[in-house]
Amino acid sequence: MTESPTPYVLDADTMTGGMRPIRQGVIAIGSNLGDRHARLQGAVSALEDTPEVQVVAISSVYETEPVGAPSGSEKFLNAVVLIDTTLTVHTLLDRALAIEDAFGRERSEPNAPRTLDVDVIVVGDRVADDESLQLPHPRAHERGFVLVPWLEVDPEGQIPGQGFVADLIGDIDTSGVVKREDLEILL
Ligand SMILES: Nc1ncnc2c1ncn2[C@@H]1O[C@H](COP(=O)(O)OP(=O)(O)OP(=O)(O)O)[C@@H](O)[C@H]1O
Ligand SMILES: Nc1nc2c(c(=O)[nH]1)N=C(CO)CN2
Repeated sequence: MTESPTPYVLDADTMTGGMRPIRQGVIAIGSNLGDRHARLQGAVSALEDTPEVQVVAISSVYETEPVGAPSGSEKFLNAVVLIDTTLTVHTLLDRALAIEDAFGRERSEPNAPRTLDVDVIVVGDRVADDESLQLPHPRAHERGFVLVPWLEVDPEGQIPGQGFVADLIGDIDTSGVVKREDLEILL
């Protein structure tokens, strides 16, 4: 009989000898400004280059109608990335924000056009609600631009407290979420 590896690593942050579990995370990326596809590709490459993050799956690229954005806003390209990570959720958020900054995002008004948006949707069953981080992402369950690409790469996906992605999709209008067969994000 073969022994499967224990999914724990030594906790290098605290040096306590504690162990942090490997958790599966879901990251949503979006862009509606400039070279949208190049920015999504750059975000995935930057995630993969992050120590303690391993990209497990990348969805197709979807072109999506802007949600909650001023009328006349450009369409977004969106995708979802599944990762395995041993990072703490706050360190993962810091990395997501650093990747946004690296691609020149300027924070102006809410829902302003963005070169790159990197949202942490879920990390295993972790729940957070503080000034910097809310987990699960509080609006993910009603966003077709998150749920449609997520279902593609993770048919069993679920949002703690909300339910299965496959069921949540049934409650929303996904007509504004269209797969771009001509585009692909590579690892
Ligand atoms: N799960 C999360 N993922 C990403 N950012 C989060 C999360 N929870 C809280 N935040 C906070 O939200 C801030 C980013 O807000 P931002 O301006 O990107 O919102 P948005 O992307 O326009 O809208 P939305 O939050 O609805 O996607 C970050 O500074 C971060 O601290
Ligand atoms: N289609 C689409 N709409 C949005 C998006 C997005 O990524 N795609 N992101 C938002 C804020 O995070 C607000 N609206």
